[in-house]
Amino acid sequence: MTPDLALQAIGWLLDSDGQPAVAEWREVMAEHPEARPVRVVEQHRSGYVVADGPDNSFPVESLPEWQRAPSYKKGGTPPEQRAAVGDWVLIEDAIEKDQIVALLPRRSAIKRAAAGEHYKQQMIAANIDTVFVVCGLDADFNPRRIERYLLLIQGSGAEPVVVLTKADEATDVPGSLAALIELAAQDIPVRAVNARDPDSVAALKQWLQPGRTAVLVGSSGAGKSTLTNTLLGIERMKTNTVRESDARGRHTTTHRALIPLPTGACLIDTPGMRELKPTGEEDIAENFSDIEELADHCKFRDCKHLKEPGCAVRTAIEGGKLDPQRFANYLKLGDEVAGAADRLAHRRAENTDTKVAGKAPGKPGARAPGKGGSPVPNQRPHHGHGRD
Ligand SMILES: Nc1nc2c(ncn2[C@@H]2O[C@H](COP(=O)(O)OP(=O)(O)OP(=O)(O)O)[C@@H](O)[C@H]2O)c(=O)[nH]1
Ligand SMILES: [Zn+2]
Repeated sequence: MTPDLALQAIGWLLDSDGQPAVAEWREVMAEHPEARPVRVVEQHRSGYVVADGPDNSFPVESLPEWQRAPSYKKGGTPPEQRAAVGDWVLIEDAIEKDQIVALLPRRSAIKRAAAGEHYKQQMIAANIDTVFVVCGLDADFNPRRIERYLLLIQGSGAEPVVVLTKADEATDVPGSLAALIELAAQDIPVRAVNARDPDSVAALKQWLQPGRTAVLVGSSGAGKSTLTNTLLGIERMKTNTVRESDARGRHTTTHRALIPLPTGACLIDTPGMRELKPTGEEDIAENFSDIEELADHCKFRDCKHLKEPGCAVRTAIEGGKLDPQRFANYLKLGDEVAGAADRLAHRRAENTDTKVAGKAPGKPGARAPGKGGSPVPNQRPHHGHGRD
């Protein structure tokens, strides 16, 4: 395999002239003529493991500024500006370990808020084309969890695709699809599959073209490993088996972060998407445009949709046109986004030079549904929510 082909097998994009397909990549590469691109497959406290092909990964030295503790203070590098799994970095040969010299601009970035006292963002994966949100059509089936995943993917630059597994054992596939009708209305693809059956899983192949990178997210038991195995065509990831130990008593890695597929696409497997906290940058209106449109017709502009007269949202719920659980999730996720947005604004205010005190920090792209003071008559013709 030539070096170029090896890189392409893990998602590197070349144009028809054999040049890096992303203009911003070419610019950064021109600044480092001695360096070569590699993809981050593991991120550790001490450094990174990168790959230059499907079968070759090795540790490298971080950029010096990434070796200091992540910081939002002036001059510091916040965690989301350091390389994460899926990132492309440039490395230069060094005597011991190769050294990262630059991070190539991201085509997409999936982030979440980190748990903990202080507001912090965490990069989950970079340069992802497709996020498969995997959910079983069994007791695991949960439209609310799917909505939560979709909220975090929104704005990342990656395309979400909802994959409902265990269609072969489900009793009411049409009923489950109907519960996700609002997603279809938002042009989010939804596919029901038997994850064990290659013919069924072929329904996903349009998102697995050569050069594409996909990630599977979903709760434990949803079928992510099963899907991966079927896409690979071999029993690769050991489902529900205990890890063996190697001669030195350490766990052998049966797990690989970057998995090239026979289709020419690659999968990134990251545990990072298990717990999903909004960053505060999400726009709840985008994922719940159906509810936002209804709210435009409420009598009061700041209608909380509880007991106010002339509430279009409650009318829709009572008329069976809006799922009350979807509405409850809208409120819950909206509160979470608003809370995170407050903490984000606070952090930004802290970092803003005190000389410009008095200037409010930039308003994050989040808004709490139904929050606000006394009811104000609804005069807006439209919300006009679009991507920033
Ligand atoms: N019949 C059927 N069984 C499935 C399907 N998808 C997954 N399963 C089964 O469901 C169980 C859990 O699937 P896994 O692939 O291990 O789930 P996972 O998402 O990888 O789970 P974690 O590794 O814990 O995150 C396994 O016994 C699979 O064989 C499907 O489409 N049909
Ligand atoms: Zn209302």
